[in-house]
Amino acid sequence: MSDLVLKPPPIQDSRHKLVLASGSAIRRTLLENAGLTFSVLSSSVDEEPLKRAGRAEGAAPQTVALRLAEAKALSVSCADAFVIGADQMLSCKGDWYDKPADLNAARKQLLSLRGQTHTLHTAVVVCRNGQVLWQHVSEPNLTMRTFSDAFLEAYLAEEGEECLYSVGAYRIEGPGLHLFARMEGDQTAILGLPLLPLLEGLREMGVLFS
Ligand SMILES: Nc1nc2c(ncn2[C@@H]2O[C@H](COP(=O)(O)OP(=O)(O)OP(=O)(O)O)[C@@H](O)[C@H]2O)c(=O)[nH]1
Repeated sequence: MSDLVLKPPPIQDSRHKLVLASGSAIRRTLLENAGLTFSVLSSSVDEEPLKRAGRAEGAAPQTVALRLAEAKALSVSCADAFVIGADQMLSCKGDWYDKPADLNAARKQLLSLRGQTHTLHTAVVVCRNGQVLWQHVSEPNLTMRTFSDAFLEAYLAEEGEECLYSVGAYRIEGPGLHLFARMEGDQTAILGLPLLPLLEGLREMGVLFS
């Protein structure tokens, strides 16, 4: 009599469709590595007007990040699906930073962050049928070394255009780690998707089993 091999229970309720409304490769990787089944539908939200409006009204960066994450999730139409939207803002001494346009902008940005502590305001929102069901913001603080100009040039030569896809002009899972003296906070939040809070939220919504 062959031993009956019982299929292990799933971690995700397959009756619910899960969508990631993001073009971010690392966000997709984080969900894949967590073993989730989902589809990717990039949002077409123009972030600039929302950022400008938030700045003009004196909103906090975390508030703007939440608005952007919500706008991205709501911009994707997929009936009954649980849609994840995320956004990350970087602030340092009251200044806000965006993904650098080119390597010169990356150099300038890193020189202004050198030796300073900056905050990544990382928001994630889950929407369904046009309603916000859940939201969260993580705000890790990262302190850069007072690296030399020569180091910075070596870093930019090594990292190249890869650093242009990240709000801080670095990838902590790559050469960007060498920029830092200290990091406080959840590593997945630094990467762009606060995973433990999101998984808990998906369990609360019944998308994942507890
Ligand atoms: N690989 C990597 N990406 C990072 C890191 N820190 C921040 N990022 C990325 O920086 C980007 C921040 O820009 P956002 O506007 O939030 O997102 P996006 O890349 O434009 O993608 P969308 O969700 O489609 O808007 C995200 O893709 C983050 O994943 C890091 O250390 N490593």
